[in-house]
Amino acid sequence: MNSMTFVLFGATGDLAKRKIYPALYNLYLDDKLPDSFSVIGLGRREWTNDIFQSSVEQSLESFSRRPLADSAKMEKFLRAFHYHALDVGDTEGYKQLLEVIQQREAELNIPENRLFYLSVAPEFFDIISSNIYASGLGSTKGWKRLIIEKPFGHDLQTARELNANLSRAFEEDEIYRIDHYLGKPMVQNLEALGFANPILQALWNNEYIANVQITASETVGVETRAGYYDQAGAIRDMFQNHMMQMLMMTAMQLPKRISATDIRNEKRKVMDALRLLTKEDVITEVVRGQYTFGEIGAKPVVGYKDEPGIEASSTNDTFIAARLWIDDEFWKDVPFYIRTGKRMHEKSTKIVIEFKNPLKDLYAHEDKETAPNLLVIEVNPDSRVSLQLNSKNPLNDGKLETITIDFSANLDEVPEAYELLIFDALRGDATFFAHWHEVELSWKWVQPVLEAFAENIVPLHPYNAGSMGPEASRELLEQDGFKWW
Ligand SMILES: NC(=O)C1=CN([C@@H]2O[C@H](COP(=O)(O)OP(=O)(O)OC[C@H]3O[C@@H](n4cnc5c(N)ncnc54)[C@H](OP(=O)(O)O)[C@@H]3O)[C@@H](O)[C@H]2O)C=CC1
Ligand SMILES: O=C1O[C@H](COP(=O)(O)O)[C@@H](O)[C@H](O)[C@H]1O
Repeated sequence: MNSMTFVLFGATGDLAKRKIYPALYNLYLDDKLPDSFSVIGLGRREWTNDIFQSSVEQSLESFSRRPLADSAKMEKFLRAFHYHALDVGDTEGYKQLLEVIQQREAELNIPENRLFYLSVAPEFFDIISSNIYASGLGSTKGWKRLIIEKPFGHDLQTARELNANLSRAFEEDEIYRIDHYLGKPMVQNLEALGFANPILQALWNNEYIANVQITASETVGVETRAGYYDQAGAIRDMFQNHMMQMLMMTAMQLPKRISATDIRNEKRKVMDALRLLTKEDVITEVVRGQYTFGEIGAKPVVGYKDEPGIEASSTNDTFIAARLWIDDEFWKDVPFYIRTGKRMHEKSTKIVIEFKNPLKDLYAHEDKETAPNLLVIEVNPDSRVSLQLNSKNPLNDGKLETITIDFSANLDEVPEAYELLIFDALRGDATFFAHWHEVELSWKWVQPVLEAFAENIVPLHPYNAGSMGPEASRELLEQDGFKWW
């Protein structure tokens, strides 16, 4: 891997401490960082290098899942971290930053390979990329890359504006849009599951699949993010990005080659074929919900409107369920049901493929229907793949029962999403980053939903904290003769 400089905007912030430093540290322990590796941390705080390095060390003590290395090894890691105070609006400051980076590049005798990581609030994305361009920071003799956090825009138009601005400073293949769900090992495994198993590949279409269900339920509420979440809602916070990416990864077809370009092309085809809604369709195809008081793990919790920082009049969505259709030859007539929400019964992200069941009445004479075969891919918190089949139980008078074949490996020790994604960005592999086409097409599907919510033409269904969402979500599937698994 090429030697390089990792320029981190937001180096004093929460994401850097909780995710980025532990990820870099684990890569270091696994010898996956380049030999000459330099981190320039940026923030407004007037920190020295020593303060910065202690803060990185503290974050490892708090958040690394690996034991800390001996002091010599740790010291070598921390020596790579240098701090520079910079207000992102200070145009002159970027010129000084360029000098700092050039000086480090000269000291370490490394090429001008620069990775800019924007771990700051989204309102700064534009100004930082413009200043990188204007100051000459981006005119390197090596490569340059930009890692950008979510949210990518607030709606279709703002996403397009942001992209146009970023494109002035960076080419599309230099932009790495993080969607941490794409870094989850089980989401990455979807590619291998479908492609490396001829059995599954043969069944991966509308001849055999009755419906696909993608769920991301959370037990947490709005937490301390009222200001952000009340503007975003479940639709922007989870649906437009993470849920849509899981849809693409599940529905894409086998490319001729496994490369970033080919996989992203296949994902784009899914999005091109996704049936768009009108605002009126949203009334029948989308369920909007907001949690009220209830119990999570036998503890009472307040409703959304009573959360600190939330107005009693808020109509924000904390739950969304939707029925989507992909109008191509593979998925025609197969509904994709997607739901996500806060303060639900359990923390669980999973993808369930329900197979058609033409034999369901075969055992009718025994007064029994066979259950459908299900392929369940558990993404979070467990990493597991299982297949539900029907089988006679000799210990129970040969009665037909469902059995589950669990063919997952123990994935407890697998790297975290940020580790995998940062490693990919360092070596220039964009496979598991969101391409602009995917982001734009996803906003296109979401846009009429945002408008229907804003105009309040869709009911806002209350649901008790600790439940699996409003009754209307169950009814959405019942209309088609299905149920959530
Ligand atoms: N935290 C998380 O778990 C997640 C965060 N994200 C995204 O990551 C990004 C960062 O989030 P998070 O770390 O939580 O935010 P924080 O508020 O914790 O940190 C913000 C960072 O931005 C810096 N900053 C703020 N204003 C300026 C300025 N004018 N000039 C220079 N630096 C500035 C702060 O440094 P200083 O105060 O020293 O100026 C700080 O380092 C956001 O886009 C967020 O949406 C995405 C997923 C999860
Ligand atoms: O991006 C986000 O994701 C988390 C859920 O992530 P997970 O890895 O714990 O499943 C969500 O809580 C948060 O609101 C959202 O911004």
